[in-house]
Amino acid sequence: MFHLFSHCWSWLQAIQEPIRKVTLLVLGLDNAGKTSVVMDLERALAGEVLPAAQPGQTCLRVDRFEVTLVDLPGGQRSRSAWRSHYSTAHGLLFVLDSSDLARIEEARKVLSRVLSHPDVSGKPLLLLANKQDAAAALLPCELIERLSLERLVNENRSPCRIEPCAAKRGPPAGPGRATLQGLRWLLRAAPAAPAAATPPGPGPRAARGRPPARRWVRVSLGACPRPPPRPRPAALAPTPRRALAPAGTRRPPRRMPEAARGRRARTGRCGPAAASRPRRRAPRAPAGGRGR
Ligand SMILES: Nc1nc2c(ncn2[C@@H]2O[C@H](COP(=O)(O)OP(=O)(O)OP(=O)(O)O)[C@@H](O)[C@H]2O)c(=O)[nH]1
Ligand SMILES: [Mg+2]
Repeated sequence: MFHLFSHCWSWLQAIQEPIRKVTLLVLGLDNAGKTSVVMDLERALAGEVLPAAQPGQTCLRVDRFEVTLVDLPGGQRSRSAWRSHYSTAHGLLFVLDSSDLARIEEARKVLSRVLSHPDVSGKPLLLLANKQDAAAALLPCELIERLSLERLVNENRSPCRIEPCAAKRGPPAGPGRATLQGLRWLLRAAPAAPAAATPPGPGPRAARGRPPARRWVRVSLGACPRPPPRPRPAALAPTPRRALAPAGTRRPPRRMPEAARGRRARTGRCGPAAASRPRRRAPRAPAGGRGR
């Protein structure tokens, strides 16, 4: 009864909450899959797509949020235009091509530059480790290492969560649960006003060049799937045992135990069937004969 009452109370509170407008920037290198991720989300929330104010923007209704996703081109020349959007953003959705190992370092530098901007520091970051369907894709836990993510977000005091996804090859129903869960986390973590994200204290500029005084945030890992089984190279494939024994080192044939040999001589039979044949018991003494 108490549970029912508390559920009703929280439901009433939820529907009374005003709808919040949140702007999220979708950033990442070119070819990372930003537009694919946005399209994937649009497919998943098909009934909740609202008319967008400008081209390149997507408006969605997620729970009690009215979300504007601003998909910015990731080419090197376009990145300088990102800055003009920082002040209006409540949070960031950074898409990473997890299979493009040659560009991980470039992605790290770009992410570091974005997070250290004074208009971004302190705002929440959802990192989508995209293209997990590719054989060479790094897992989120491997990406945390490669990007020095924990240090990066601690230095800039940005709450961060990382989720694996495959925007292009996801299930036909839409993005994996992880992408939507990540989006919901980002919305909850977003500050009420885009300008009020940076917490009080020395800013990232002042803190630059020395380690952070304490751990500000931890990277929260979504679902970290197990690495898919990689095909074994032929050199490591198990070799049949017989081929391992070089000529001349073969075991000598096992000698038949003395008892079995004697039995074969007596019965004319051999082999395991004969060896395991139960021995004929000695005839029992007639009942009542014992103790006499
Ligand atoms: N295998 C695979 N390919 C993907 C995935 N997501 C996107 N792609 C492919 O990656 C390429 C780039 O995708 P886009 O979504 O256009 O990338 P973008 O980040 O928007 O690129 P720019 O707009 O140029 O910055 C396309 O060929 C997509 O089909 C994925 O999850 N798996
Ligand atoms: Mg694009």
